[in-house]
Amino acid sequence: MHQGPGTHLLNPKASFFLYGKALIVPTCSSTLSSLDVLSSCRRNRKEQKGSTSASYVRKHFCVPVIFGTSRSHCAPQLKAYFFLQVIHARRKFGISPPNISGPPEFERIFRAQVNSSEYFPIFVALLWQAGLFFHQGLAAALGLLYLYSRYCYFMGYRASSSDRLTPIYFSTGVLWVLIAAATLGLLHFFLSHYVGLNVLRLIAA
Ligand SMILES: CC/C=C\C/C=C\C[C@@H]1O[C@H]1/C=C/C=C/C=C\C/C=C\CCC(=O)O
Ligand SMILES: N[C@@H](CCC(=O)N[C@@H](CS)C(=O)NCC(=O)O)C(=O)O
Repeated sequence: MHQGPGTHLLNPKASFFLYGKALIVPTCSSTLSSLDVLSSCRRNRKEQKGSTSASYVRKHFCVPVIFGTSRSHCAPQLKAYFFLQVIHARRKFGISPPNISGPPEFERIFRAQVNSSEYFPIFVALLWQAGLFFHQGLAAALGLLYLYSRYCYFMGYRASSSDRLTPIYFSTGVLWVLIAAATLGLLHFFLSHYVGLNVLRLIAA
């Protein structure tokens, strides 16, 4: 059995069930999904052979429960906050759809929300890939950093066009790290599975 990042993927079906939950449940409440993850923990623990319950829980569930629920729940809440801000700005400046132009104060808020939405699917897909194929703790930490920088981007852009630049540079950096982690994880998974080549060990050597 391979050790290191991606080890948990040796049973892809099980790992999708385990980690996929952290992304599939974002619309449910935090409490419900945490309970859900914990109860599936109990169910799956019984099905696992050859691992003690304590090490199994530590390995497979602590990080998803602590980081996974927070990372998947912050994202839709942040998106909801952004579009509520646009609704508020439309009312404030009297700009009804389908109009999208108006005073710069309105246009900046509108663009901050649209720009964030453009990147959101890329971000979620990369977060999922990096968490599943590379390292879930690292992916969760990067996910939280990304959400924080997107919040700073929105607030900066709302204030002035130039105030968006530092956070967009930062969030772009985080996205590139996620891209690298996802690509490495995918390479490692497929090459070790089908060719028997351990890319991560090769890089580390
Ligand atoms: C799958 C690939 C997806 C994403 C790749 C990652 C990032 C792509 C970059 O996010 C884009 C970031 C662009 C950042 C631009 C920052 C500043 C532009 C410079 C000056 C603008 C001057 C001005 O506003 O007047
Ligand atoms: N849709 C974006 C794609 C590129 C991008 O994300 N640009 C960053 C840095 S210039 C941005 O803040 N764009 C402002 C915006 O989308 O309103 C654009 O039109 O600019």
